Amino acid sequence: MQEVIKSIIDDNRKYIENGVLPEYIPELKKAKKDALGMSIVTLDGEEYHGGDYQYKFTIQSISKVISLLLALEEKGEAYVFDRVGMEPTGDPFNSMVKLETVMPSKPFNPMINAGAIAISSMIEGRSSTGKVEKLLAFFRQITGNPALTINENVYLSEKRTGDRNRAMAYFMKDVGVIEKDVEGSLDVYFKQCSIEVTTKDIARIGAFLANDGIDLKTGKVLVDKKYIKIAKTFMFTCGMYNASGEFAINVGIPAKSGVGGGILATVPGQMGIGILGPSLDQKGNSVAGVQMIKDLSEKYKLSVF
Ligand SMILES: NC(=O)CC[C@H](N)C(=O)O
Repeated sequence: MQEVIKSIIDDNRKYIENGVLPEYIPELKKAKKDALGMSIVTLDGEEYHGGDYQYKFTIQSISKVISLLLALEEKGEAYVFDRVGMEPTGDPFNSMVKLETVMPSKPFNPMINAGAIAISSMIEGRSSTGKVEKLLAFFRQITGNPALTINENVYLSEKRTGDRNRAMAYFMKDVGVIEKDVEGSLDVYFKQCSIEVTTKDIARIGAFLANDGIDLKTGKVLVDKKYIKIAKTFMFTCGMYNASGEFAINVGIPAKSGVGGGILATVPGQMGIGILGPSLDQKGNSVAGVQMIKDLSEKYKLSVF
């Protein structure tokens, strides 16, 4: 497996030049554009790593999967899906157009920015700091990594430049999707996106999802299986933004990407996969990362179809 990871990384390095680092969050432009890493964690606890698997990057949109699980645990399905839909948009992840033009006025799904901000507003707690602490503790539990922290510079950079997210959040307050404290909800969202991880942490999240919410090490149920099923389905239908359909055909497993260059993927009952490649395609997915996971899926016949 180690050898396979190494050759997949080498074979796909050429794609890096087809992409760019994201411009709209200035701090992300400091990433190492040619970093490439991959980790695999199998359900029998084996871990395999290659390339820049120790390189730290911010989790970004991949965090939306975890915040959704926490909101579902705390509020239940009825509350959550009263306010956020279940359908892919076919639009870019930061698009706001359907928020107003399609009735009822609610974000289409929890994997686009609007939906994820609404989900972050549902996390229970007296202050946004308390909510972030709880989310971070949840991330640490799922990854088994107590050292996970927030990259303050990325957080501040997002907060400073996140006017589109801010606009959507205020709109959602107006239509009742967000009930209170817009700025606090945005802060939770910006901070969860700024959690720093490695491909190893991401692969562990993938393994946890593949294992239906049961902690690999302790055997403890951390999240109800029915919520894991919902999260994996959203990853499948909406996780790769407006490239989710193409990804489903070419790769065929639930995945979620982030503009930090990460991709989380999960092979139900088998393994979790974490990928890093900060150079992004036009839709915001890791340009080499998508090819790497395609190769892995073809080699081991991972597609669920
Ligand atoms: N696609 C992403 O990873 C987007 C997350 C980023 N924090 C944003 O709000 O735009």
